[in-house]
Amino acid sequence: MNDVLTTTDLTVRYGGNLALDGVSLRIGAGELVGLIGPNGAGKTTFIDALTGFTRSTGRVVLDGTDLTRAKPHQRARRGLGRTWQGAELYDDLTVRDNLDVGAHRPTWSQSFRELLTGRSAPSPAATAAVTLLGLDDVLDTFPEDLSQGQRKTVDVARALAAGSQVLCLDEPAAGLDSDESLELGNRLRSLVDGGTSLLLVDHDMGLVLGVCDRVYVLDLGRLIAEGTPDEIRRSPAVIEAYLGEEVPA
Ligand SMILES: Nc1ncnc2c1ncn2[C@@H]1O[C@H](COP(=O)(O)OP(=O)(O)OP(=O)(O)O)[C@@H](O)[C@H]1O
Repeated sequence: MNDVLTTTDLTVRYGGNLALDGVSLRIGAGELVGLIGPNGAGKTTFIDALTGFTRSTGRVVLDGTDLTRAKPHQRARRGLGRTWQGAELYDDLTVRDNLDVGAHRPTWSQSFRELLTGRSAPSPAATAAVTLLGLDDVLDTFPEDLSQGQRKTVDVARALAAGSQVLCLDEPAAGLDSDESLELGNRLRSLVDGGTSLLLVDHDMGLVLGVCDRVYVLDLGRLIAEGTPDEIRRSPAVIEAYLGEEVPA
């Protein structure tokens, strides 16, 4: 499988705290990769460094382009997207308008047409995200009328609508019950089957070990393991640092 994203020795220091210590990771095209670890292990810091929201050393390459020095908006435009822990939707906007906010970079001619008609055409990426994530029926619904699982799915779609090739998801299953989490996992699988590459950070081990192709494990800023979900379930280092006991398949 071709790598679409690689990091080499990604390192972040917050004062004297080495929050991320030389993390080298790769994501293949159309691959769902998990990143897990105890609280404070550096998972969000890794996403922040990867997407340019915190200062780091090391190297980030997306689809052959070195983004190490790129600003966050430049990385996003190149196709490196993210969601935020605990992000909220815009409550006064329909799902369609929430997606538009994430997506919209119209051309001049589109802008002119929108001014005349008062309507915006959805981007191809937004249309694809809606279909793959099964949101067609709720496009005109307001967030308060959605289930918690649907709201999380819209948040993922909003990030995808910007045209992400690789999307980093920071705890998308937080606050979901096990059925909703399972449903979200199925949606994420549809996305990768459609060609998007995903990095999934979550504490829901059932979700991460159930849907990911490969999983990396962070502890105290360092990678301590990488492997298939089965290998991670059985890894003594991971059991000691994080899982406590083997997670049943
Ligand atoms: N903006 C910041 N300034 C200073 N220290 C920070 C900052 N953000 C994170 N840290 C520290 O960096 C380390 C890694 O934190 P991070 O939030 O990345 O961990 P995490 O694995 O995402 O944790 P959690 O599972 O609780 O979300 C922690 O020691 C944390 O206190």
